Amino acid sequence: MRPTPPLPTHPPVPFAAESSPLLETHGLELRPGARRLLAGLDWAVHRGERWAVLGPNGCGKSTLLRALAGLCQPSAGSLLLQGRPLERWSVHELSRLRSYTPQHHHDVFGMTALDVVLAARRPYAGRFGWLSAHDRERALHALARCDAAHLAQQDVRSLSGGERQRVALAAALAQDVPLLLLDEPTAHLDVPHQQAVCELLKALGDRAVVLSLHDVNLALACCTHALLCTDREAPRWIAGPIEEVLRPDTLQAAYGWTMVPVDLEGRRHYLPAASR
Ligand SMILES: Nc1ncnc2c1ncn2[C@@H]1O[C@H](COP(=O)(O)OP(=O)(O)OP(=O)(O)O)[C@@H](O)[C@H]1O
Repeated sequence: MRPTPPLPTHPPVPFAAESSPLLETHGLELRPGARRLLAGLDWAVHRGERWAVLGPNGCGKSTLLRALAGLCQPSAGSLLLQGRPLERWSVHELSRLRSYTPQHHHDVFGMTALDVVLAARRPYAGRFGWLSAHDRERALHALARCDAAHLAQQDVRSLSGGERQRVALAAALAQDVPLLLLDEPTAHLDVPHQQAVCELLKALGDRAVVLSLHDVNLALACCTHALLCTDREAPRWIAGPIEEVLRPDTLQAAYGWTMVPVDLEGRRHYLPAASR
């Protein structure tokens, strides 16, 4: 990806005090089906923090992201965005506070990549629902930041998995919100694009990001904090600064596999051992 500098951000509605959490959970419980995925989670996300959500398949990472986006009802506890319960924000207000990028994209209509990113500018549309030249400029800029400017006029249904993922990330950037929720944003990306996304997220300044990942090393490279599921059945989650949460013992507990720490170029990495 080209290092395209960010544009100044649009003021979200309304501003919270800088020190108060952007997002809070109190005693959060998620039980979308028969199994309880999460229980009693007290957690806070502040501006400028990048949280990696990690854990084994089926532990509830995507369900948690959907709940944080207001798209899945908790079975107990509360979720606050800028100090107000999530359910008390209108859909329109929420669209100026948080973006949500799902893991899979099901494109039904023949839209260009630019149309998809422009749709993320809808929350800022004028009186008659019209988007302005400024919105178009922001959308094109976001596509450029995600190395997708050359895809602007292409039908999204014809994009490769990695290209579609970069267009989705561009839409999240164009939405210009203080909180980005990204479900496995690097799953389809090659190594250079994974690294570029990592740098892009680190350049988001005082916005907060919550992203689910499977790659522990990518999480260590781009996140400040981690929320790790260490027991899928109990269920148990631990949260905190990333180097404190991602340790050989917690990774072993989470994945049931030995992860060997390796220090390289001044940074901690983990390699899976040959056997459990
Ligand atoms: N609406 C639902 N009804 C029943 N079960 C559900 C529902 N939504 C999620 N689940 C179950 O909850 C569990 C967690 O699913 P989720 O997609 O959140 O996991 P994940 O941690 O993101 O997994 P992966 O790493 O495989 O992407 C799974 O066992 C899933 O089958």
